[in-house]
Amino acid sequence: MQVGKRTISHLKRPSYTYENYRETANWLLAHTQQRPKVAIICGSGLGGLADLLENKTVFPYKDIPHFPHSTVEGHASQLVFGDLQGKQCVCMQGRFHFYEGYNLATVTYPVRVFFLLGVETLIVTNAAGGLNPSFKVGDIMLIKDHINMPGFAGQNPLCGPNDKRFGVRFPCMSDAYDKDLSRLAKEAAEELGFSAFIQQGVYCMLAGPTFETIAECKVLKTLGADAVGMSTAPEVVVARHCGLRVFGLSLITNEVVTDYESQKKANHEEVLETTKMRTMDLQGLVSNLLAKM
Ligand SMILES: O=P(O)(O)O[C@@H]1C[C@H](O)[C@@H](CO)O1
Ligand code: HPA
Repeated sequence: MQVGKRTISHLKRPSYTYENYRETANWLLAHTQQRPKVAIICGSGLGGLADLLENKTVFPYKDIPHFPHSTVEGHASQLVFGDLQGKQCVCMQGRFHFYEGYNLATVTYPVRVFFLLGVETLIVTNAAGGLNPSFKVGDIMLIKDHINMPGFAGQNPLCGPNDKRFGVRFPCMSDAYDKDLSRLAKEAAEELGFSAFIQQGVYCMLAGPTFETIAECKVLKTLGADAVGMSTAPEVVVARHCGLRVFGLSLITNEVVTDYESQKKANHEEVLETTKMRTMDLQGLVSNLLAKM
């Protein structure tokens, strides 16, 4: 990872002002005619979703005022505007993770920019390890709910002064994932003949970058988590705070290890391999969902 001046300034950045978000949004509005209502955040290896867009305008993150940039393999660093199923969308090819050293204000910076652009719906995707024993590698899990584990440890992106222009001080999270969108996604998946590999479940975010120990996986299962990853929850919290509807899906890229005799070891290469295998199906599902929205 090259730590240039820009990276260091983002790592150290404590917070952002409303004007920062506004400046980024205004810059984007001045540089594209697109007025997206849907934003899509691409998980590890899932950037191909942006290839679905037509009439594209692409902005490398480094060119966008105040925007952070991604340091992880499998995450390009660009914002892609375009049309999908006749709907104007904006797609993040590359997200920001807490484990990269960014604080949660930086991790979630794009979500508030989307809100100021006029986005109403956020689609989040991620690569995740399967905890539920009935899940197989390559399954797509519609996220029903999440466990924001860093939040348990005081790392919630809404900690700090609340800016009412984004949302209320104490936002509700019991309705974080939109039931109607989930139902539509299920229908979309059935139409595509995907029922055999569609699951529904609870995503648990850990800070990463370490994959889990065996004992940690056992704990997460006991807590009711079906899949584990290193992203998504902060973005969803900030999106719900500012009133965006959220739909999320996890691609189960690997089975977590829960047996001390097992020789298997979680690794990022396997994660990216699985995303390659399922990328077309995932794109089909998101596209069919958008057609129904
Ligand atoms: O951005 P996501 O959550 O899809 O990325 C997952 C978590 C780590 O960044 C990486 C581990 O392989 O994939
Ligand atoms: N654990 C945490 N994050 C992940 C995993 C995993 O097994 N797979 C992909 N992202």
